[in-house]
Amino acid sequence: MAAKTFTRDEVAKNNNEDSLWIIIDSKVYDLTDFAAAHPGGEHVLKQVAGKDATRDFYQMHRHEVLTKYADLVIGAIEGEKPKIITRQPGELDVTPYAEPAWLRKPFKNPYYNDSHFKLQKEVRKFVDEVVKPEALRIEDSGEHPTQEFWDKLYQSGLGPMRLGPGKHLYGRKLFADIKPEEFNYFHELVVAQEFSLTRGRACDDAFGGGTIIGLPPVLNFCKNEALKKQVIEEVLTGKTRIALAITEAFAGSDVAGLRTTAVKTPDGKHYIVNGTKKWITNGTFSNWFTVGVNTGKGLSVLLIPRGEGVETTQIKTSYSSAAGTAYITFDNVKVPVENLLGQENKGIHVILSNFNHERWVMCAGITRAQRNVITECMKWCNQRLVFGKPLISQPVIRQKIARMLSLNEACQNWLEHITYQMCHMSYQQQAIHLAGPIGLLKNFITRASTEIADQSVQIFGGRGITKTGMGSLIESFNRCYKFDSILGGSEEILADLAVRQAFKNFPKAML
Ligand code: HEM
Repeated sequence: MAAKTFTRDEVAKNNNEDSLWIIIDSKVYDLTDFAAAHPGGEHVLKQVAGKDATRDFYQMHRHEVLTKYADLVIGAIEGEKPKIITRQPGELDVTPYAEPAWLRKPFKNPYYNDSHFKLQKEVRKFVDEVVKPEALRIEDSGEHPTQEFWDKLYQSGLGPMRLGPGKHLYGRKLFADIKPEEFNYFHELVVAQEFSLTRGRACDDAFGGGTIIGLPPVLNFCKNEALKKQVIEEVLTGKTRIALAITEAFAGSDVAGLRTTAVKTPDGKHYIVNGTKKWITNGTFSNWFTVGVNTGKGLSVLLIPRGEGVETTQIKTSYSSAAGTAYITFDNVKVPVENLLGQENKGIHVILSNFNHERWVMCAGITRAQRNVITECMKWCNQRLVFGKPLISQPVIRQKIARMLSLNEACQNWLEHITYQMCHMSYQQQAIHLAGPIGLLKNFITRASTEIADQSVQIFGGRGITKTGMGSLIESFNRCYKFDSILGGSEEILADLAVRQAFKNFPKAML
């Protein structure tokens, strides 16, 4: 709270470049020294010197600009209170539809209980206070998260929860005091969706995307207990990182076509691995790689540590280098046979069993990111004046908002329905019954993203294609939404998988 108070007449006297004050939402800002450095220029500030510039300010800036420049505040207007709501860390966003229905009053829900509500509240605070500042730091710089960040993530107990329910949680103190045995896929959904509220897709991946997909094969298929223990302990305490390395320049969604080879040495003790991997999330900063290889009679999966013969280089993609997307070369890498995950030549089961969960995690993140984009649009339409009226007064804009909201509500509701099925099926049953439905879901969600990305940029205009300022989230979403249409199985592959699976079970009696 600003200590000093002024009358509006007093502020009005500071109306020139020697003393340039303005009022924004009842607070008084002294911009005399700042004016020359103002990214929007000195001239615009002089035009509002001594005046209330609240409306002008919110036409041009995101609210967080005021938080960043809080030291320009010299006081407040006597007897006036701020009208603009500043969301505090951990708080829900009160914009209509900004939160999924289960968090909106007075809606009821059949899926989430008190522990989910408690978890959501505390993760939101952690994301606001710890994750978002790190996201802001790394998104533009392209740097990787610091070790200090990893320590905070894992010491809080949140890190292992990002991998979902399972034995890896037992014996650990989890975030928000959630008991490992009560942790279900809805808890994981909460964590995944809250993490996707960071600045963009790249940051969400940077904060452990590789671990979410790279560690489960070790958890589920590593027969070497000592190695398994070592990797799990290292990764789940934030000391090292792991990446899933399946795709190649030669084979994307077509995993059967992998060309990286693993040939056994004559003494049968090692594999010699040669080949390349492409688009490997977190690859540039991972210490371990869960790698799909061709072992002659089929696919196998090997756990390979970073070491001699393993080289990673950054691939420059549409999103930030913070995610560490790598091109990897394996050059005569000697890997002990004990590092085989699952059975030799039957690695396709390891890879496929991982896919359902990976795709579901992606669905969770994208759906929440879509809602974030729609909220930005709604806020913008409310504050932006066009032809002297708020943008939302235009019927064509309301049609766009309605379409985006309907798509996103459908995505969230379908996602929760699938999550409920996951809670009531074994991993094995999920593999049999949910591969098709999750494929359809991901296909639907990414098609919805395509439309939401398109509409949002139409609403924001030039700001939607500008990296800084009001439309920065829209620009980032438009740059990155395609990742989800391709990663983890392209839209076309997933639609095809779903329909092929459905027809596999077509009852003969119906012919
Ligand atoms: C506390 C007062 C202010 C601060 C700290 C501030 C800060 C900034 C910053 C950081 C930007 C870069 C874009 C962004 O990150 O959003 C910017 C742009 C701009 N500002 Fe300000 N500003 C202030 C007040 C104002 C006022 C009162 C006006 C208009 C009367 C104004 C007009 C502009 C314009 C026209 C731009 C360029 C926008 C664009 O490129 O779309 N600013 N300002």
